Amino acid sequence: MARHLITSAIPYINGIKHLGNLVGSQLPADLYARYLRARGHEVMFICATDEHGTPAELAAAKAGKPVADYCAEMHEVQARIARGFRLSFDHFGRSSSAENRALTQHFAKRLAEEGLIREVTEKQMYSVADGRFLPDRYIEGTCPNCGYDSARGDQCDNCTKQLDPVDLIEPRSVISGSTDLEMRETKHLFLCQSAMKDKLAAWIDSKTDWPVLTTSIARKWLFDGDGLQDRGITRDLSWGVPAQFDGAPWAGMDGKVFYVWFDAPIEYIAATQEWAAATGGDWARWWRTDKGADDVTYTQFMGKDNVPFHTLSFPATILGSAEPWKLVDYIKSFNYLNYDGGQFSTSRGRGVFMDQALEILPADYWRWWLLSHAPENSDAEFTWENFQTSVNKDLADVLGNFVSRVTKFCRSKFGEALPAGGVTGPREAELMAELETRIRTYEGLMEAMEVRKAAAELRAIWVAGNEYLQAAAPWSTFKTDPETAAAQVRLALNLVRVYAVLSAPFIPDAAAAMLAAMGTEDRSWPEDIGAALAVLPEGHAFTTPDVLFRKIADEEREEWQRRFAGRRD
Ligand SMILES: Nc1ncnc2c1ncn2[C@@H]1O[C@H](COP(=O)(O)OP(=O)(O)OP(=O)(O)O)[C@@H](O)[C@H]1O
Ligand SMILES: [Zn+2]
Repeated sequence: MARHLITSAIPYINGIKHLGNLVGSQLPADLYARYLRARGHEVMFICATDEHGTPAELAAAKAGKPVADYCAEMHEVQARIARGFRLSFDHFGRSSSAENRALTQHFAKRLAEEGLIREVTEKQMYSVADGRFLPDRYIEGTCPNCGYDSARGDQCDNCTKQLDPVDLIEPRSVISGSTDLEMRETKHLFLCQSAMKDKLAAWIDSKTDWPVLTTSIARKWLFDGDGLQDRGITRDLSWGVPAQFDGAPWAGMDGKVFYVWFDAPIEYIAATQEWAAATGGDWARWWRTDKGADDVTYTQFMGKDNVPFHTLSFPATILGSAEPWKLVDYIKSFNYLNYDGGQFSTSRGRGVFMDQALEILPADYWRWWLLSHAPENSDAEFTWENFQTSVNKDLADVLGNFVSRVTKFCRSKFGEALPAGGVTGPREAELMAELETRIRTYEGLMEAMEVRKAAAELRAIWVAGNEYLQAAAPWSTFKTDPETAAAQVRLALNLVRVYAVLSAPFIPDAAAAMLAAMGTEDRSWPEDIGAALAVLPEGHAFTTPDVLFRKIADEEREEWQRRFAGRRD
């Protein structure tokens, strides 16, 4: 048994997440956590909401609520939807927690003591009418590149060009609409990432088994242009972790907070402390290598846009602190899932969002499609046709059909208990040999986090059962040789249990329904297929389950296609 720490990129608080966010971080992390638990490992699976920063303030203002109230409400909404998708976090924390505030301030202090923080005076846009600086998205204006009239201070949503507030034509305050803006001097703390460049580069070089997507993004930031740059870690905002040193205001940093990208990854640790506070557990044995975390394997999951912060900025914080914190061992990153010919977008309300998805179909349908089409080696695209085909073929025609055929046949000829008598022959030996090989392949792919390939192998395992049933045809055998038919059915019913165990990381609800139907709570992993297919003995009672997966009809698919074509309000 090994110990595994798993974190998913923490979803931003300003709205309900879309299916792209889900498959790019939380869902594959959950798959991995569930698989490792099923194999008997000790797992700590952490996620949280990312609550600080400008977009949270803006969203709260739009909703007419104080930002702290808004975040508390949205956290509950996201937690509820996460439960709906069966995301099995050990703790779903909040980056605005007291734990994260203390830990973020602690890291800043340690970095300063190590000489890795410097003060920089820079010019920033100040709104006279609002009496405050306007960072990032608080400024809008016309894009100098494409002429779009609502480009934000950090980026143009229309042409995607990265911008500086000073680039905007006719800039205005998002808060008041005022154009009475001027450049004023302001001071900020910078993390000296450039001083750590060689150390970080050597560390990345040592990670030869990481996905190329992860290491290539890290190297781009390390070496492109002038190389890794120092980064501002404070902002002129009120909503965030106050820039304090040892509980007192940081000299010259009155009224400033740490930048959201500084405190967000620290929340992985803080959320584990939140878990410990709630459960009485020991967080340090997961995070402090001097307190037992040296045997922990730590894996992070995230979309590609989060990679620079996890390969460089956060490790700079950890390494720079010169304290024995656990560093990440493996970073699994994802490309983007697109929606029907364009991008998923929270700000533009484009695509299918997690709450809407659960309104129309159970979690397992989405989990299966998303994971079996995860954007691993390139971007992937969600289309309704593909979703319909995949659900109907894989889940209904293959897995659902297998379970339905064998249980219904047994009920009609032998009753709802595993029939006695008969022996299996070469056909069954062949099936077992194929399953043995495929299950070992499946394990290897799950351990390597090859999500799409693992899904394909699992499907092949289901197909093998179906093909066996088709060829053995116990319904025909029964007419001349009921004993042999009984042995075949016994094996197939045991295979339903094995399928439940193998499939649970992908489709936990269906797996639970299959185990319930088989009247067993035995979730033991099929280490040896012969033994696994004899777990349920002769005479063991089962129930014939309701339809495990229903098919999606063309009319439904068309209706959803229309319903989700526009913009979410
Ligand atoms: N289309 C996508 N496909 C896959 N992963 C994505 C996609 N968009 C965002 N992600 C990932 O989802 C996770 C959560 O993202 P976050 O809540 O910060 O939203 P975001 O990146 O601002 O996305 P958006 O701008 O669409 O709201 C991150 O790991 C991010 O990289
Ligand atoms: Zn533009």
